[in-house]
Amino acid sequence: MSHDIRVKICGLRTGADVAAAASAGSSYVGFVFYPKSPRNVSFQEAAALAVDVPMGVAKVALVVNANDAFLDDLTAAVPLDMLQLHGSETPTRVAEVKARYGLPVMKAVGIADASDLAQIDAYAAVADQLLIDAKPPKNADLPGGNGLAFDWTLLAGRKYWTVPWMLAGGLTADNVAEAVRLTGATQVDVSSGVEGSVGVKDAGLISAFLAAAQA
Ligand SMILES: O=C(O)c1ccccc1NCC(=O)[C@H](O)[C@H](O)COP(=O)(O)O
Repeated sequence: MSHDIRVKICGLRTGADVAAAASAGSSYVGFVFYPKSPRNVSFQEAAALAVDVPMGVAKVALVVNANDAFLDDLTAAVPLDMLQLHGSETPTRVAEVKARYGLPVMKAVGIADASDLAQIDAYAAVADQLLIDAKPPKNADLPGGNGLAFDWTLLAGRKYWTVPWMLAGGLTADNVAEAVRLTGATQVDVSSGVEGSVGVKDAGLISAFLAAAQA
């Protein structure tokens, strides 16, 4: 039986990445605007990539603690369908960004243990979507995209928030079906798990991930 799981492939950097994600059936493609990331793209690169994203596939810009000047330039340069806030933005900042840019906002929330779940309701009150991701280790260079999973059973019985949400963190073609089964997620996000080497997407892995997520 096939399930209607919506998939976001994050950290695309080339036209081939966009084509692979779109042809495999992704619902969202993510572009990372964070210079320290191996997946970082410039505004110009993202604008060129956006041209080839088919209608119906949402273009998501991932930013980390971005200020208004950065977001002003980003939203002027790149046609976007959603902003993903992946830093330590407060609920107040999420609401400000949503009001200023008129784009749907997805807030990433990092989970390591049960105590991290408490913050989710405050973000659900202001964001359009939530990305429930693994909390990065303290010494991590990146606030996301680390290929780490969290204990999915923490979400069992807690799957209904007031806004749509995506599961992320260490997902691969081998584990995504189990992650969906345990959490009840209807949307999933992946970056490292569809890469052949760090920052380099693999079309075969993207296709396998979509097939496994929707199987
Ligand atoms: O992917 C990055 O390089 C990145 C950099 C800075 C902040 C967030 C980043 N990625 C976040 C994502 O949306 C990832 O898809 C999500 O954390 C899951 O990543 P992975 O565990 O590698 O699948």
